[in-house]
Amino acid sequence: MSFRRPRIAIIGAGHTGATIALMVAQKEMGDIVLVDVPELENTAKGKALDILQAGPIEKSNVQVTATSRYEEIAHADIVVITAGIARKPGMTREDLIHTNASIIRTVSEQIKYYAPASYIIVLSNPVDAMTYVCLETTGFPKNRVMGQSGILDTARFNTFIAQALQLAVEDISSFVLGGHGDEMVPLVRYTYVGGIPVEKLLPQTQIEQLVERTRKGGGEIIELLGNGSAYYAPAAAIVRMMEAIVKDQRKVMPIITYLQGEYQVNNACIGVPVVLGGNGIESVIELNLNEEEQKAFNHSVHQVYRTLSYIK
Ligand SMILES: NC(=O)C1=CN([C@@H]2O[C@H](COP(=O)(O)OP(=O)(O)OC[C@H]3O[C@@H](n4cnc5c(N)ncnc54)[C@H](O)[C@@H]3O)[C@@H](O)[C@H]2O)C=CC1
Ligand SMILES: O=C([O-])CC(=O)C(=O)O
Repeated sequence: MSFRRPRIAIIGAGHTGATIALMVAQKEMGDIVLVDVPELENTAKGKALDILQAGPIEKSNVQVTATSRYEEIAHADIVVITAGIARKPGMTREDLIHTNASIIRTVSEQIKYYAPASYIIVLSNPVDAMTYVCLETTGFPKNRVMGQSGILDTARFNTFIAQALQLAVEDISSFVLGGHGDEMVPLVRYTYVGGIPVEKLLPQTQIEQLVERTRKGGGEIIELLGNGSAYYAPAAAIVRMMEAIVKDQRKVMPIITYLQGEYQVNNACIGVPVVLGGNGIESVIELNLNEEEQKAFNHSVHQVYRTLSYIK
């Protein structure tokens, strides 16, 4: 028997892709190959070499390479898709759909051919629809194709609550359900601070403001950056998902997954709590929603269906 490091391919070596690569290298989670378009191959190679040269300082022994040739993702265990365009101030995630759907189809064909046994994590926006496109194009089983939204959205909500209460962020536990859009559903009823319901610690109006800020969290950062979208926290969220898979952690996390009747959603990918482990999405956890939560969730699902309808 021989052991080897996990192989991680990251498609798209832009802001999120390169940041994910750096975090994976720092955690020594696996060997990394960054893939970008031929015109940006040298830029990607420069980033890979730079990350590699942080290894001796970080005491991290992993390989970091870059390419524009998909042959080099052969035998990847995990493939992360960050390829595509990001929104700029004034744009919605839906505005990206036609450009990114075409890119995700192309990329997914290559993954299907060169890394047929891989687990795929989609980040590109609009991410619920892009996860669906990837699942459809690869034909991989649904446990092996997933999208990132809920870990980031939950982290934003937790950050705002911790700021409001001036308490340790790791004491906040919450849950954001639904599509990765302004209609996402932060579940206040499932939000606790050191085991205490948040509703006991903050007034309702303030909680509502934090919910609203969370929903628009991506847009807030875009306005501040001026030319591109968030990448540090999104990268951290992706790395958390990878870790759950490569370490078979069986963690309960909000992840975009393909639903076939769960939460009364059929034939769409949307964020719900799942168990994430060595087999990818191991199961979906169905929560009982109250009337108000169900209404908000249905509204979010409706937006995801609408986005999907543009490319179906
Ligand atoms: N789901 C989420 O929570 C989040 C999603 N995003 C999304 O992730 C995507 C990437 O964002 P950034 O990294 O900031 O964008 P970026 O523009 O910095 O990087 C994207 C990279 O993809 C590359 N690319 C384009 N077509 C390609 C192809 N066919 N093959 C390989 N590479 C290709 C580009 O050359 C570029 O280097 C965007 O769609 C953005 O909206 C970003 C943050 C959070
Ligand atoms: O807002 C965007 O377009 C990027 C993203 O999904 C996020 O940061 O939540």
